[in-house]
Formats: sequence, structure tokens, C-alpha cells
Amino acid sequence: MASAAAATTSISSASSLPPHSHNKLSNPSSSSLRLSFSNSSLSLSLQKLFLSSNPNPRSSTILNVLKTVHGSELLSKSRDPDPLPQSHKPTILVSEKLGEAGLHLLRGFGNVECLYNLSQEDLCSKIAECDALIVRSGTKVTRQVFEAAKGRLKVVGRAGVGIDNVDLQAATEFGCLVVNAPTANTIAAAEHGIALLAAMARNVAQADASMKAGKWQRNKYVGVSLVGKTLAIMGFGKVGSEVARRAKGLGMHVIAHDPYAPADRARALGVELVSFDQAIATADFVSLHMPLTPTTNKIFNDATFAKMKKGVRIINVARGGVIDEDALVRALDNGTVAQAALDVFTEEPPSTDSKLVQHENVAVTPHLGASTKEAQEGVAVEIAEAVVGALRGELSATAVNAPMVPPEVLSELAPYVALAEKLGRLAVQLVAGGSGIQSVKVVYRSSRDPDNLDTRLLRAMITKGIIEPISDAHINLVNADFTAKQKGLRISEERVVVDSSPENPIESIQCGCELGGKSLILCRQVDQPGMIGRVGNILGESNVNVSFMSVGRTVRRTKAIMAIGVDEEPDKDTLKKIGEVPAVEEFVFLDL
Ligand SMILES: NC(=O)c1ccc[n+]([C@@H]2O[C@H](COP(=O)([O-])OP(=O)(O)OC[C@H]3O[C@@H](n4cnc5c(N)ncnc54)[C@H](O)[C@@H]3O)[C@@H](O)[C@H]2O)c1
Ligand SMILES: O=C(O)[C@H](O)COP(=O)(O)O
Repeated sequence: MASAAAATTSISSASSLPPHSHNKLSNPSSSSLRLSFSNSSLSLSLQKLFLSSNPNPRSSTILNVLKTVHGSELLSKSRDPDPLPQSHKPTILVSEKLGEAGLHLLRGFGNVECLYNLSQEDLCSKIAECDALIVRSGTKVTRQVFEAAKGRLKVVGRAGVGIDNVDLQAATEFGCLVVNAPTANTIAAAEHGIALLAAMARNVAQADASMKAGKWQRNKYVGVSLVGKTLAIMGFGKVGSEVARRAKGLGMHVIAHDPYAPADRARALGVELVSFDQAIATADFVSLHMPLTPTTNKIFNDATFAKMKKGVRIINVARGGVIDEDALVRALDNGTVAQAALDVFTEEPPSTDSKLVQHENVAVTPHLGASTKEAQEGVAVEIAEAVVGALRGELSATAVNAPMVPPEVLSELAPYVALAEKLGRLAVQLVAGGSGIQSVKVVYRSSRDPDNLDTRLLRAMITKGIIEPISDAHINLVNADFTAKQKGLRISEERVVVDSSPENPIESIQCGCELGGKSLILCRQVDQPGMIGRVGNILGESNVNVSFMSVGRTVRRTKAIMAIGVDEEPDKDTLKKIGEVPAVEEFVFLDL
């Protein structure tokens, strides 16, 4: 837990003091409810109340948060802040071969079970005993696996980049974090891409097989040169960029297509970013480096092969599924595609009689892109650190289904993170008594350019704080947004530029909750016994039904605030009687 820096939260309304308010203070317009945070504790000190009975059926109460310093268990199942029983170590199932350095790290933290080649059935029966699962590309982590985990599985670690073998939607719904190891095998994959490119151009695999079959076919295996040829990189991410850098070194002209890649990164490498059609129409070699997603599934098909330059050569170290493999066989047969070098396949392993694998113009490797000693050790450590961090409840920089925040942003936002959750929690409990919220508006005030303010983590924490008190499910950063959507809760954000110190990423955060169809009496009073009963009796005598009541105070026997939800509007006499209770200093009826 980080050391305390006092912070102040104030609650105030969006509009000025309304006609229905009843105030016993001399200066009503400056009233505000102040909440202060110290370390991880929250204390509430009422100074003055400043509330609105807006005739508009929607009224919003706003909590303003200034800075504080807090640590937080961001990903723990929140109803059980320490989800791992002290007496047990967590159980970590490793279902595919992982580098020793990573295993060593994992063993220092939990009980590690390495069980390779599990059937889906065996994985499903084992998973209910596991807190974490580590996979590579060979394990299908399906919805059934998450269902079978019965809520125990907290994190799935993908020891590599591609997460197309993990059902992310199901993971999110079950509140299970998915992390990957996105950087450690980049160079290995890029080197393998270059190896396939060069080997294909010079028929290395075919010539090797021919010689081993006792032949000496020098004329048959005349290759093509790389220098001066155009290489199209499809997917200019980590691997694609490294392939581009190496191909430039071989004297190739490199172009790239990537709808999301920044042009300046391409320019810096001397690579021109072009459209999809332009890339495939002009390239002599096409190298695939995009992820497999619903959009890229079979993106290379009969139609796209038909647009390619006759005699094009294709390299795939990304995912088999981005190619329609039957269409590729047709394109190879009719000469549109001269050669292909493939490391990845739609089904892995492909059937032994696969026409594609057996094609004489195709060279294949069994998904070896990441398989160097160096990459495997690196990936193992990268994923072990991410999984251990997640089990400790820390936020992961490589989270795939939770807000992924770069380390520099994380360290800058750390002071606000725990407070953001408390802000949401407080807003929902204090304002709505735990129910009735229709939408939430979060306003960030900062001197930063709004494009330079990454608020995904703060939004997620506020959402978690809001949803948890009004949901039966275990809520964490992973499923907070999903659960909010399921409940029909709209959460919007606004960034307001203010003139303040640029050193502070955020000057204040406001969380406004909009309610529908609620009536509320808010009361500020001296904290003393019998207040709930006295006000409750007054309402009862007038046949006003109380739907909820919540009380908070700062210092014992000093000041308190009471929120009373009512089903019907009390008449003037009833409100007058409440105002006449000596300990009541100020109150207001809100028809929200
Ligand atoms: N063969 C292997 O062993 C091996 C090893 C490492 C990575 N990979 C695979 O390579 C792929 C790329 O890995 P990476 O680390 O470079 O990932 P990355 O996320 O850094 O790069 C992927 C790039 O593809 C781009 N992209 C997304 N949709 C696209 C589209 N429709 N058209 C063009 N580009 C698109 C993205 O903007 C991104 O820049 C992944 O599928 C990964 O699984 C395979
Ligand atoms: O996406 C990846 O990281 C690669 O395809 C590597 O997969 P692997 O871990 O199964 O070798």
C-alpha cells in the first residue's frame, strides 16, 4: 500500500440550492459534503450540504475527487479481497511446454502442475482445481473450460502473442483475466519469416528433399532473387515491422498494409503504407503478420488471390485461418501463386494428406515461429510474471480482456486508481441507496490534451465500484463493464481541459449518477441516537413508505448525513415536522 497523501472528495449538486430545500445554516449556497481519504481508509466529514431537488425528473449528484495516493488489489474477486486462502498456494496448470525459467518463477509462488496434451474433457475436469492456466497455441480454452472452472480460475496466461485459441468473451463474462506475452517471441517470428522467404525463393526445402531422395536436380531448382523485389507486409505490428527491417537489409522494396499502423513508424523504417488492394496487386512477395480475428478470417481467398500479381509468393507466419486454404491450393494449381511458405495452418496439425501441405510448390514448418531457445525462455518468464502478478491482484500491462495500460501511464495514474473505485462505490450507495441508477457520467478535469489522457483504467475502476454494490456476481476489472452493460447502465465520459499544473495528469474526477423514478430525503444532522427512528416515525405516521435508508458520519456524536428513499412525496406538514427535529440542521426532498 502506498503511503497516504490526504485527498478530498466533495459531493455537490449540478444545480443551485432548490426551492424545496430546508436550511438551518446561515450560508446555504456554499454548503458541501466533504469526504476525505487517508491511506486506504475512507472517512466522511460533512461540512455543508448543497443539494438539488431539481424539478427535472433526472437529477445528478456529483462526487468530485482530488488526488490521493493508494495501492489497490485491482483484479481480486472483490467480495473476497484475498481470494487465495492463506494456508494454500494457488494451483497453476501449465498445459503446454514452457521454458524452465518461467516454471521456476511459477514454482516460487504456487503449486505448478504440468499436464501436456490434455483432452478437452480432461482439461474441463482438472480446471475446477486451478487458479491459473498457462497455455500456448495448442490448447483450446473454450467457454466450456470457463464454465467447468466454477469461478475458481482467475487468470489464463497465453505464453505467446496470438489469443485466438482463448474464448475471450467467455473469459470476460466469467471475470477471468487473460494475459499474454506479446514481446518475447517477436524477433524469433520475424527471423522465421525471413528464413521462409529466403528458403522459398531458393527452393531449399524441395531441393533438400530431392537430394535425400538420391537426385541431383540443378536445373529444376533455379530460384528467384530477392534484391529489388517488392515485399508487401500485411500487418505492420511488432513482427511485421521486424520483417520489414530485415527485408530492407536484403535490398527489397518494402510496402505495408495495416489499417491501424501509424504512418510515422512506417516512414522511419523506409516503408510505405498502402491500401490492401495496392499491396497485393504490386507485391512479388506477400508476408502475413496480422492477427486472426473475425475480420481477417480467410481474408486471403479466391477473390484476393485473383487480384495478386501472377507468380506472387506468399509467406505466412501469422495464423493459418487468415488464408482460405482450399483457395490457396487453387491459386497454386493455376499459377497465380507461384509458391507458398507456411508455418501455420487452419487446423494444427493439418491432416497428413492435406493438399496444401503436400503441394510441390509449398514449403511447410510445424508452427515453429516462436520456437527458439531464446524466445521460449523469454516468453516463459514474461507470462510467468504476468500470471503471478494477476494472482497477486495486480494490474497487468499485458491484459487482453481488461484495460491494458502502458507502464508509464499506470505509474502516473496509480494515485487515482483505488480512489476511482471508491468514488463509484460511494456514488451508488450514497446517492441511490444501491439501486435505481440509469446512467453515470464521469468528468475528468485535466490540463492535458484529452487525446493524451488515457482514462480506460479509471473508468473501469469507477464502473467496478458502481456495479459491485448492486450486483450479486463477483465483479472485477475484467467483467465490470460487461455486467454494467447487462444491467442497462450507460457510462459516459467527458474530458474537460482546465488550467492547472501539467505535472498532475488529473485535477479532479466527477462521477454523476442519474436516477430514474426515485424520491429521496437527504438530511444533515447531529450524530446522536434515535435519529433514524424519529424521522422514520414521522414518515410512518404520514403513511410514507421508506424504501431504503443509509447513514454516514465523520466523527462520532458530531455530524452525520442520512439518505432516505421514499415511495411517495411527503406532504408539507410532514416535511415541516422533519425540519423541527432539533438535531436536523438541513434537509431536502428530491424527486428524481
Ligand atoms: N508463427 C508463430 O509462431 C508466431 C509467432 C509470433 C506471432 N505470431 C502471430 O503473428 C501475428 C502478429 O504478431 P505481432 O506480435 O506482430 O502482433 P501485433 O499486434 O504487434 O501486430 C499485428 C498487426 O496487425 C494489424 N492488423 C490488424 N488487423 C489487420 C488487418 N485487417 N489488415 C492488416 N493489418 C491488420 C494490427 O494493426 C497490428 O499492427 C499474430 O497473429 C501472432 O499470433 C506467430
Ligand atoms: O502467437 C504466437 O505467439 C505464436 O504463434 C507462437 O505460438 P506457440 O506458443 O504455440 O509457439
